[in-house]
Amino acid sequence: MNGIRTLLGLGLLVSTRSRSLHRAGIPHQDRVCLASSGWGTVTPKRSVSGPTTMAGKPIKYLGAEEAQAIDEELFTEYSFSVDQLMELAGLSCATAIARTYSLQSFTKKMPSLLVVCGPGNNGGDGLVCARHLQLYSCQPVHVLCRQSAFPLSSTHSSGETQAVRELLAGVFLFLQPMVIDEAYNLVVDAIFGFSFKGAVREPFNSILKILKEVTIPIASVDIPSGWDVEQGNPDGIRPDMLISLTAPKKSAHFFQGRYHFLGGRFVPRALEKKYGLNLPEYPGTDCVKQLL
Ligand SMILES: NC(=O)C1=CN([C@@H]2O[C@H](COP(=O)(O)OP(=O)(O)OC[C@H]3O[C@@H](n4cnc5c(N)ncnc54)[C@H](O)[C@@H]3O)[C@@H](O)[C@H]2O)[C@@H](O)CC1
Ligand SMILES: [K+]
Repeated sequence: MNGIRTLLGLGLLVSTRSRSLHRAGIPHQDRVCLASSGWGTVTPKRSVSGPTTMAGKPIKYLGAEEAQAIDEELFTEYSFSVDQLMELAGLSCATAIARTYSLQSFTKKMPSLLVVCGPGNNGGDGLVCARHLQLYSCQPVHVLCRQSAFPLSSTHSSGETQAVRELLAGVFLFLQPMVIDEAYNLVVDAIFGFSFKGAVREPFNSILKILKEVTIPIASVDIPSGWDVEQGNPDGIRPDMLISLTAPKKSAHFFQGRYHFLGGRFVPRALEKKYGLNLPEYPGTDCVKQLL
């Protein structure tokens, strides 16, 4: 009962933002139609040896420094803009999620998905992902990000996007795990990616504690937030899905969820060769490749 009351509270908060949603061009009335869920308990399984390419070579799992070096090179040597890469990364995440969790089978009609975005580019990927999920008819998508600390948010969630942007600390901390379980079908974790370091600072520490307790599936963008990029985090969140971007990071060896995808099909062949990435072939024109 308390959960429902709190949810109604959230609904109120959301509706107070309807003007900004209108400005973003998103119809307020859209809702998701649902049937059955099909999500069960996550079966723990550790990938002992990583996936291989068609030629049998192991796909390279990147350390933090190497991930950052590739990132840098994409911008400098290959002149990508952050927007370009983010758009492709976010599209990959939305595609993997929509393919895996048949959106029309969601059992909770409203709200539908919760996308939690952090202060860096991982959060930007989350915003783009939210926009594409909406274009895939998954509505409403609630996006929680710290608006003031995230200048990219207006760019990546504007236009045809509806992003219910609330102050992360203010709203999320008010949500209890049970309320999230009751209200949403899936959480997209886009809080931290490969630049995360050290002990988690507030408000993110409290947010991750809440996410650790939710029982609905979590889909993590690039790296499960709060995990060390290389060592993982045995006490951290346990996502059901991981969408590695560009190439998996070393922490993906500790992923025990059901679905592992590779996305971000933008790595030039020469760069792939230089870093010995051994990326798998993407099927046809797909922007994602399922690894697990
Ligand atoms: N190939 C690439 O390089 C691409 C990277 N992209 C995304 O960019 C991400 C990396 O983005 P960024 O470098 O902006 O970094 P992140 O998004 O990983 O996070 C950096 C932010 O987290 C904060 N932070 C770090 N450690 C913290 C801690 N312990 N407690 C609290 N806050 C902490 C930092 O102050 C900074 O604001 C990737 O994981 C991926 O999602 C994609 O957008 C596209 C392609
Ligand atoms: K993440």
